[in-house]
Amino acid sequence: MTNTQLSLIQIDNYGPWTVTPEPRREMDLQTLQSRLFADLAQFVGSRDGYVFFTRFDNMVAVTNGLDESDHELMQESIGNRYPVSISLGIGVDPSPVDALETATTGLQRAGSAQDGDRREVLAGTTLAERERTPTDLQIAHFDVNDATGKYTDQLNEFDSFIHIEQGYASLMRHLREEHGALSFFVGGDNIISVCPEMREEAYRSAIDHVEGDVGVELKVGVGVADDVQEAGMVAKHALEECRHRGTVVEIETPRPDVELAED
Ligand SMILES: Nc1nc2c(ncn2[C@@H]2O[C@H](COP(=O)(O)OP(=O)(O)OP(=O)(O)O)[C@@H](O)[C@H]2O)c(=O)[nH]1
Repeated sequence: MTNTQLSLIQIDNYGPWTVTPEPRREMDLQTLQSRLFADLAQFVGSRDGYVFFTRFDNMVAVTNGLDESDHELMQESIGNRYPVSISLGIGVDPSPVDALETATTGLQRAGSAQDGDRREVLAGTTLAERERTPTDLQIAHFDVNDATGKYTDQLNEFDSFIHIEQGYASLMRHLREEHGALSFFVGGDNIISVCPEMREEAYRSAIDHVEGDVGVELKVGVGVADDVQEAGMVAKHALEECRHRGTVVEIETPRPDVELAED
């Protein structure tokens, strides 16, 4: 069974800051947001986690393997180097969306995102080391079939982007509603989904749904492991296996003795 630890990263009081004492230059805000994301990706990535930029003022991190002191250090390091601070909510659950709900509730209880007094909150508890198992994370790496031939080499960048974004919107909604999985666009034609335990049939039907809905053809490699970095890497290898075999779904576990539970 999966057990996903998610951390919601929220910039404290960011809305008011962006317009105080008057609206700040947009490219300065974009620079701050992308540098903050890069720093968080480096910090969390070096501890075998993943961060997704989502809306930039709020980001979602998969943090299995990071404990409370790692989260405190993240807050301290950002607070020391940026004009803004971050609050963190942590949730652990077999269902990714339920883990995010727990993480979110912890922050919302502490106050509003635009509350000047709510700063550097750390809410929630992490998964204890002894509770970790080799199937805690199921990560799906989706990729559009021949995006280069169909879009990049044929259409202007904006029209290519519309196709890719429509595929993403259709997939993220389907996986969220049917399975409580969380999907994140990571650039190019790639989407990474943090999934509960799902079988091949569920991935196949998600791919069919997106093709029927918006005409975008996907394939997916799925990896299972005890941290997101390993599960994500296994998923990338599984995706290469799809390319090699001409299949649309490949699921790989890191060790032959690790099997997924039967439905
Ligand atoms: N974030 C991320 N982006 C990738 C990765 N691999 C490829 N990309 C991006 O995806 C774009 C398209 O590359 P591919 O998916 O390999 O090319 P394709 O034309 O769709 O070909 P097939 O996937 O083989 O059907 C590249 O230009 C990159 O921007 C990856 O592992 N992670």
